[in-house]
Amino acid sequence: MTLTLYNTLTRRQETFTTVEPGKVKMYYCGVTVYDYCHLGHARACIVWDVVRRYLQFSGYEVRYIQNFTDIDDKILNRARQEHSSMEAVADRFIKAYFEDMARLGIKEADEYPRATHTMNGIQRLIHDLENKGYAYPSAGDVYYAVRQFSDYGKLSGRKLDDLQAGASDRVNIEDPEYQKKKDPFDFALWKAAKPGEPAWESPWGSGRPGWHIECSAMVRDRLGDTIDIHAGGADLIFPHHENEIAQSEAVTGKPLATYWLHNGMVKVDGEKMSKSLGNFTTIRDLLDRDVEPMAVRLFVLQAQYRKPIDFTDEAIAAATNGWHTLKEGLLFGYEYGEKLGWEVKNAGNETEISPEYVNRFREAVDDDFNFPGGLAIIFELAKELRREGNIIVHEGKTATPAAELRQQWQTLVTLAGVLGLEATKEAEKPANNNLSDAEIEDLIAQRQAARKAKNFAEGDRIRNELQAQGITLIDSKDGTRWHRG
Ligand SMILES: Nc1ncnc2c1ncn2[C@@H]1O[C@H](COP(=O)(O)OP(=O)(O)OP(=O)(O)O)[C@@H](O)[C@H]1O
Ligand SMILES: [Zn+2]
Repeated sequence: MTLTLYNTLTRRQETFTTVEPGKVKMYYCGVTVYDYCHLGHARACIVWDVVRRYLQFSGYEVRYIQNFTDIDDKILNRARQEHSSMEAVADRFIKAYFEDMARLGIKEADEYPRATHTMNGIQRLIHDLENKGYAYPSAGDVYYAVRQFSDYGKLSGRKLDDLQAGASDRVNIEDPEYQKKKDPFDFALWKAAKPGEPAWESPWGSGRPGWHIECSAMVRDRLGDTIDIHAGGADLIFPHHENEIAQSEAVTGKPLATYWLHNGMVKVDGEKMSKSLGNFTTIRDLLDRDVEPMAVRLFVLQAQYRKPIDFTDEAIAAATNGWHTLKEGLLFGYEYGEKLGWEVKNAGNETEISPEYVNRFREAVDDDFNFPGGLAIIFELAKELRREGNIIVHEGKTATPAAELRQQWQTLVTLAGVLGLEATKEAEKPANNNLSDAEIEDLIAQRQAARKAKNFAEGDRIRNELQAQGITLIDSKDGTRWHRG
């Protein structure tokens, strides 16, 4: 079986081969941390999480790096509004990121580099670019000279002359940044410090890095000159990824990545869901409205990963229905296994799974990560098991031999697990809680009072009591949030 992928760089679907046999180096451009993550971020994180899981399932050793952009004007603006610091804002939203993604069942990356922790690597790259004639200082800033890089535009398919012609009536020659550049499409690698803003010392004076150079530096520091997969949302193809290529390849003379993969956007009424546009629904708002995390995963995975998807209440309701069907199949073994005389402890035991279904699943997904195709096979198994469950309930027997059902169930659990779709065993679920929202809030207030009085034992007791009732507490600087389940 051969995995083929659509590569934005070549605009073709290509056979997947890695630089080092059996190993995949993968980098995903993560979030700028100045707000809670929305469903667009959820889509990107779910898609790349599943790509990573699928590559592992296919036998690759995957090293997966995702960055946090923690230097940015938008973070600074938020810090000003809140009379806090860029670092404090970034820390708060990084913490929130981990909480939200854990709820969606996203596996943690191998490393999460941050721009503020990569300052040496960033300065080394700028220095190399300057030495090779690709960068020039100008009034405390340093710019990349796009005209020097003959391949500029190869990822996005844009040509500098066309870009220039298209932008000529929008150029503001009064703009001080414009005046510092040799070419309007040159972009900042380093920006001179402005009063009151965080700044780092550098050979070009005190200042901070531009956004694009961070990723080039982080990829090089953590993964080396050429990686196998560079991933991100389609909104990043131009200019961000184009600029990453220009920076990295000018220095190393080698391809930055063999495959450039881009997820489609989550849209609202035809427009990209985005923090800047303010048309977003956060992951936590949606999950706190009792939408099940696995329904969100299904909402994402039911679409081809490169196509745009519309976020609507109907789409989430449909995904929730789908999840309930799948969940019945995933819980089949726990529900009926004992009756059928199985040993059900080792769900997802790969030695017992059906090669026929696995082959069909791989054949589907190997075609440019066709997750909807893979899901169709998973649903086939789930529906079959649900039907058998009904027969057991109504007739007290099964239509299919118990051993065969057991294999179907193991196969279902395994393949759904590759897509990160997991159902909790009923027996392991916390007791269904009967506490009202007001009672929960009241207990949280009591816990806060106990902690304030330094009675941490009492605080922990209340937390445990809530936990036993299936209530999860999440503490942050803003207080304690909670959710059921
Ligand atoms: N609506 C969306 N659908 C799918 N992916 C998205 C969406 N919005 C952002 N992403 C992806 O999430 C990652 C982090 O993006 P980023 O932090 O720049 O968010 P953003 O909401 O686009 O921010 P801004 O609104 O400030 O442009 C990127 O890989 C980006 O492509
Ligand atoms: Zn990036």
